[in-house]
Amino acid sequence: MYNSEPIISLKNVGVSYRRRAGVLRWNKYWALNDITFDLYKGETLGIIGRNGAGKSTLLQVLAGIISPDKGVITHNESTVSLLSLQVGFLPHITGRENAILSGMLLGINKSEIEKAMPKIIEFSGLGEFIDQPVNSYSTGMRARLGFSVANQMDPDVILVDEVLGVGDVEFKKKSAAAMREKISSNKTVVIVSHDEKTLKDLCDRILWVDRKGMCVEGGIDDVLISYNQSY
Ligand SMILES: Nc1ncnc2c1ncn2[C@@H]1O[C@H](COP(=O)(O)OP(=O)(O)OP(=O)(O)O)[C@@H](O)[C@H]1O
Repeated sequence: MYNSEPIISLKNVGVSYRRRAGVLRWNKYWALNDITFDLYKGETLGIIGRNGAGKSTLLQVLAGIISPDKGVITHNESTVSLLSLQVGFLPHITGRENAILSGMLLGINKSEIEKAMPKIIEFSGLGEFIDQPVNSYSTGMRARLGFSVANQMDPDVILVDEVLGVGDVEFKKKSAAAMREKISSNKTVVIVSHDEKTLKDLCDRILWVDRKGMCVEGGIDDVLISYNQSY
């Protein structure tokens, strides 16, 4: 797998946010610092890190939602489509409209998405909530919609942000089964999770993102041992 060209490469990527430091004073806060790694076609990469380590920020960089403030991200295939789950939805429009928008951002035309809509609604279990604005959804409902769109739209790279940990038991089972199917069909998947079992079950390797800007990449067992020892 790693003999092939990376599908996405990050080199010394950093992202900063503006933070209030007093009256009319702002600081730069580096949420990600010096992240370097390659994502290869067909692999399943797990991302771990403590709360606030920058995992969601990293997914947003991979999704193209935010641009790095330093370093370089290269998408080596022009056809790469990324769909992140809990990020990217517009809160004031409905689930249905967001599903259409997400699909269109992936380059799929509106009528095709509308054709897939019954399956999206069925998989998500949202029922009539699909026509309510997303800002009325719980985190779990948003994740279910995101997962269902990703599942139908079939982007080349799927970003999964803790979605396997949300929802009821039935949805967890359904989404885990769908993920396994994608992984075995050679999709490129990036999973953020705090759950070691999920990572061990699904991933080929793990990237540990640390608040200090450290970023360790390697085999699942090795990285998880170092991660646990760091506590
Ligand atoms: N829009 C923003 N403005 C300012 N600071 C932000 C913003 N988004 C995130 N941050 C800060 O950047 C840091 C990284 O946040 P991020 O959400 O990427 O971490 P995370 O690893 O996904 O956390 P968690 O595991 O808690 O979900 C945090 O300290 C957070 O407070």
